[in-house]
This record gives sequence, structure tokens and C-alpha cells, in this order.
Amino acid sequence: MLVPREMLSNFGSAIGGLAVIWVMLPRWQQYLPPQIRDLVDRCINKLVNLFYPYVVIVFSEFEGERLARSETYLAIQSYLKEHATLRVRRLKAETVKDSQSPIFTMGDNEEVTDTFKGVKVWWASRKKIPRNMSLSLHPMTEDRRFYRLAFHWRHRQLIMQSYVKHVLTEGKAIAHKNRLQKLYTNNPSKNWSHVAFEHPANFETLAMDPNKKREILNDLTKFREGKEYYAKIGKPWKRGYLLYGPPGTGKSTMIAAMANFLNYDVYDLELTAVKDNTKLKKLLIETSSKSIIVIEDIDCSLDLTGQRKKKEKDDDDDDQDENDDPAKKMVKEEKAGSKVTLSGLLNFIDGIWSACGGERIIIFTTNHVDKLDPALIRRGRMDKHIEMSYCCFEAFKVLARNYLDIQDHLLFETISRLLDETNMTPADVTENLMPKSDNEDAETCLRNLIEALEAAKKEARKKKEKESRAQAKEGREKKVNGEEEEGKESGTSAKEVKENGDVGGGVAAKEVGENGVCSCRR
Ligand SMILES: Nc1ncnc2c1ncn2[C@@H]1O[C@H](COP(=O)(O)OP(=O)(O)OP(=O)(O)O)[C@@H](O)[C@H]1O
Ligand SMILES: [Mg+2]
Repeated sequence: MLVPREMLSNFGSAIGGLAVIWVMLPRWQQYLPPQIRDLVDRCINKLVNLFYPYVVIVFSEFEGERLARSETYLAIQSYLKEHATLRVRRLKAETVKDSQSPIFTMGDNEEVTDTFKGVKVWWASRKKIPRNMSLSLHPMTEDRRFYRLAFHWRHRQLIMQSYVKHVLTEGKAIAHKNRLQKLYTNNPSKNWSHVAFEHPANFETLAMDPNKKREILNDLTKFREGKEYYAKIGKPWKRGYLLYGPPGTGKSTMIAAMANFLNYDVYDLELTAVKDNTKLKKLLIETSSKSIIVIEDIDCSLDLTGQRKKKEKDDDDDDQDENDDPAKKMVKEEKAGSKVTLSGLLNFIDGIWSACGGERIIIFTTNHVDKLDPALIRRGRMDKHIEMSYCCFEAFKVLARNYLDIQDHLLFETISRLLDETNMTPADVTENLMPKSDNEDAETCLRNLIEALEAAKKEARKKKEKESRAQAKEGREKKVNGEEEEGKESGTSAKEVKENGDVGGGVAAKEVGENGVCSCRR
């Protein structure tokens, strides 16, 4: 009930006015004995408390010397937007930075009530117009807006210790939910620049084994809600994921789905554009909480694999290609310009980064997990290793539902058998499931997929046969070479023996010499 409180408020103000008069007139007071003065003081206090038993807290929109917009005010605004705006008649539409759409907040001088653990509180949105209407460089700060929270003094403890904290936590969560997600990228000239992150991937549309998917979702949920848990076990609130698997199995799609699920920003870290370890530290320190830091194709990014020698050799082999391919040349030049090292990255993940902020996920992706230095991906750094593999039947069913709106079909059995017999990435499966023209219905798409699977199976069989022929040929050549070697060795000894024979006995030397020639021929 707002009215009685307002009436009380007015009456209380009158009593307060009397109290002020009393305090402001020290000349009267000096003629009274101190005991009487104390008594009058106490009575006036009691009277004020009796008629105005409310405590009022004011939260201003701008604070500090530089009049920055108060985060507390913004959190309260978000909280009230969610909990109270439906009950007020006058609303204000505001465009807030990083928010997806204008937000509707309580209009000036509106009031609403809220209840917390059975206790009622009163919120009012107020505006103070300065008397001096002089021109200002900061016109928006001229109108001093504030929220006024009133509650009975009996609940002072509960409101100040729990309710305000609850409003701020919930308000921040609401603001975070409504904000625009961002995708940050780094480049050599500027640390991070960002665009809106608008990837449509989600776990519903991600094709993979449902049990594995559930496990990942549980892991992410546990992480997101794990603030207290991480504090309890004394571990920084961070988690590393390694996604590995052949190209086109959904590693990048999985990252986008994770970001959408958690509503986190994404920092796509391009290591080849980072000059050295110092710059790397600076970049990572600048990341905000509630974010995913991604290093894609970590095995290709830099010399992080600990296989420098081999890489150098590969690079030499690539020299010829680079002459033809300017893109390859550019990558090589970028790598040559970057001095980020494996130890730099590891030190950072384990060291200083652990100390700054929380709620960050780091993800590495690779096509060649076996090439990575074990130090880089050991548990504790990369806590969870997720294999993204070729399309299984369960994953296909998700794709069929997404692309063709079908849950079941007569051709599913054939597809299931073919998927068991051959490897096809989800990317290739999706390509076949997409209708190429308006005339293609679901069945045509499934038949296209069957055709592609059969072709892939044939191709794989041919490749296998070719490989086994090559292996057999190699084996035969080895055998022949081995025999020749053996023969040579026997021949040499024959010669030696022959030489010896010339010294010692001619018949024996001839016999052995003949044997040697035979063994070679054989
Ligand atoms: N598991 C999947 N679920 C749904 N769609 C997928 C999946 N895997 C691949 N796709 C489709 O294939 C396309 C390519 O997949 P994506 O870029 O995620 O593969 P990747 O594993 O990151 O490949 P690379 O190793 O080459 O980076 C995606 O845009 C998506 O349409
Ligand atoms: Mg990728």
C-alpha cells in the first residue's frame, strides 16, 4: 500500500520539520537545563520514528568525480525492468550500450513495491532537476536521476545485508542475458576489435552422440554455476577444452554452440598475429570474464608442437608451393614474425592468467591431436578432451531432423549400415542433405546421401586395395633386397675364402664361391 506510507511520509516530514526547528534554534535550547534538552531530543526522535518508521536508501545514476554511470544503478534498473515494469503505467524506452534492444524502465516519479522473504519494500524512480540551468558539456548528467528504496527500519538488517545484494546479483545477471554477445578478434595493430556474435549454432542442432552431448552440457552447466565450488577447492574459475578430430566434424560449430549456451563472448585468438609472449599476456589479460578464448588449429598456429625439426623440414618442402601460393607465403611470413613460444603460452595459462578474473574458458582445436606436445594438453591445462568424430547414425538423425524435418524414413536403415561401413564427416552429410533445388524432397536428399556414401565406400575400398598393393610391393622389394644383401655378404665371404683358398686349398674355395653365386641368384 503506497498511500498510507506516503501519508505517513508527509506526517513524518511535518514532525521532522519540527525536529529541525528544534535543532536550529540553539538560542532557546541554551536556557534549558541539559537533562531537559536530552529528554526533548529523545522524544522528538521517538516521535519521528513513530510516524515515519522508514529507512530510505538513494542510488544515484552517476557517481564519482567523473560522473561515471553507476553500475549499481544499472543493475537496479535491470532488476526493476524485469520485476516491476509490468506494474507501472509510465515507462521509459532507453537504448543501453551492448543491449540487444531498447529497454523499458520505470518512468520518472513512478513507484512500485517488491517483496523479499515476506518483507515489503518500496522503490521509486526520481529525478532531481538542478536549479542552475546553465549550459553544460555533459547535458545528460544534468538531470540527476536516482532510485529511492524505502523499507521499515525493523527490516534494516535483512534489506541491507541480503536484499540489496540479491537485487544487484539478479540485476547483473538479467543485464548479461540481454546484452549483445560479442566476437573479438586480434590483429597486430589493435589488440582486440569486436563485432556482434550472431552464430546460430546450438546444442539442439549439433550432430553428435547424445550421451556425449549430455556429458558436455552437464560439464558446462557445472562450470557456469561453479563459482563457490572453485573457490572452495582453491582453483581458479577457469576450464580448458581440447576439441580434436578431422576437418568438418563440427569443432568450430561446437564452440559457437558453447558460447550461445553459456551466453559468453568469444575471443578468437590468432596466434600468428601476436608478436611475442609479452603481447600475448597483454591480450589475454584484456579478456573479460564470461568469455571463451579460442585458439583454432593450435598445431598449425605456431611452433607449439615441440616438433620444430620436422616442421622446418616440412617448411622446406613447402617452399616450392609458396612460390605458387601467395596465401601460404603470407602465413609463413606471419609465423616468422611471431615469437610466441609454447612455454610462453603454458606459463600464461598456468601463471598470471589464473590470477586475473574468473569465469573464462579456453579452447584449443586441432586436426592432429597426436602432433601436440603432451605438456600443452595435459589435464589441468586442457581439462576436458572432446573428440569430434565422423558422422554416426545418431548424429545423422539430428541432421535429418534439422535439414529435412524428418524423424524416421524407410531409407534410414540403409544409411545406418553405410555410416557404419564408411567414414563421412557431418559437414559432408549436411551437404548431401541440403536440397539443391525446389524439386528435391526429403527422399531425394536421402538417396543423394546414400549415393555419396556408396561412392565414399568404393573410394575407401579402392584406396585400401591400392595401399595393400603398395605394401605388398614394398614387402617383395624388401625381401629381394634382403636376399641380395645376404647374397652379397655370402659372396664376400666366398671371395675371402677363395682368397684364403688360394693360399690354403683350391677346391674348398671353389665350392664356397659357387655357393655364394647361387645364394645371390636365389
Ligand atoms: N557435428 C556437426 N553438427 C552439425 N553440423 C555440423 C557438424 N559438423 C560439421 N557441421 C557442418 O559443417 C560445417 C563445417 O563444420 P565446422 O567448421 O564446425 O568443422 P571443423 O571441425 O571446425 O573443421 P576444421 O577442422 O576444418 O576447422 C558447419 O558449418 C556445419 O554446417
Ligand atoms: Mg574449425
